[in-house]
Amino acid sequence: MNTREDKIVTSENGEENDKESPGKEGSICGFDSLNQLLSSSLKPQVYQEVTRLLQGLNCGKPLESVALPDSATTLSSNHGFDLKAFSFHADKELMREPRIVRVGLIQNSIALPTTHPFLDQKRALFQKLKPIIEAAGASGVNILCLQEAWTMPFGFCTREKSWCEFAEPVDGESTQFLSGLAQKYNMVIVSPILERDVNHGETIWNTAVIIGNHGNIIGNHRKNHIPRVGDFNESTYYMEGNTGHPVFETAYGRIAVNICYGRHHPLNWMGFGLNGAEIVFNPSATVGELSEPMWPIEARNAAIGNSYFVGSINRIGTEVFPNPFTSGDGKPQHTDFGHFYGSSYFSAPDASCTPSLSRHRDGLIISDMDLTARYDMYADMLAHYVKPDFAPQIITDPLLQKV
Ligand SMILES: NC(=O)NCCC(=O)O
Repeated sequence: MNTREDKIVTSENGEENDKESPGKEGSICGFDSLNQLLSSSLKPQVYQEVTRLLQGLNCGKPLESVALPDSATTLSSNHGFDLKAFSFHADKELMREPRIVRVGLIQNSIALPTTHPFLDQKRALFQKLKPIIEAAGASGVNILCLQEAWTMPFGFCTREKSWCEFAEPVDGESTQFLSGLAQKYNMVIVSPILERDVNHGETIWNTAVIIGNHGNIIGNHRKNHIPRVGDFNESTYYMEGNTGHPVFETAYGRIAVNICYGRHHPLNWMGFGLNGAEIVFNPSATVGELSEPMWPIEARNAAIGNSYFVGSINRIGTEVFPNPFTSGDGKPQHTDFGHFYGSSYFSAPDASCTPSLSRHRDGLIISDMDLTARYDMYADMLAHYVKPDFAPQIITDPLLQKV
């Protein structure tokens, strides 16, 4: 029988590749991303028009790239991860100074095959992430977000109990690891983990821990919407979160976390907006077959509709599990989830967005953004809507004849 190790080789940078097509697992027609496919395939003028339509314009111009310090680019070439940086501009206001914040998102594959001892897998992820986080620090990133359940493979497709071993208390090993880096780089870090609530019967949650720039824990948010679709059998492990739509006031701005599946729910996005979020992160784990056509739309729509910035992150790679599983959907048993397609990117309220990171390579994407004010009229509207005496606000044409 073929084992996972027979099929997968690990390259120098820890990325796992199929022996049959080294380096290209998860590419799109041999290109790293849709953006790269288009830029390589179209004449420059045509490409410019296509990106104007696909990515929008920021203050009437294509989004600008930002140069990063050598210390960051050296880390990226030595450790084999992509590094991209952009700047969203805003029209200058006469009465207020700009509030420019530098934000980073990290996408990555797992570091060791899922068959390795769990502690080794977790520690290898710490080692893999360290230089990427250091590159963010060296680039002056103020707020950094990691991917959903970043300390582990996304084993929730299997419905096996063993993956719960990766769960940690909010102040556990991963928070301690990141807390040192947050302090060192004066950087807020959003760390989505599998949480073990030790005070409540060791209940498991899908949680984002918000670590302040002094290494302190500001708070945590538990995933609001849990998928029950295809192989996403997450409710075997944890249920809908009980933390609402918290917004965390940090040294650099007000942030919130809409974990993965919550991105399909417009009111969920709105909840974070009504509480005053200026940046909402969407750390995710999703596969091409299920969601790729929606990926470039939902976060961008949320940014436009709620007047905040969105940072979308998806993990990369195909994670193969030791025991075949089924998901009650009639499909034959299998051992993997499909391909996690990365493609992390930022969206801005003015409808512009960055190009995405690769579909198959580890990466750090950075963007500068100017945080702007928001409005609160929908809070009143929603409060009114849920009252029993609510009557819809419909103004009828008096000339309409109703029988
Ligand atoms: N992790 C997670 O919630 N995945 C659900 C799949 C999707 O939302 O595309």
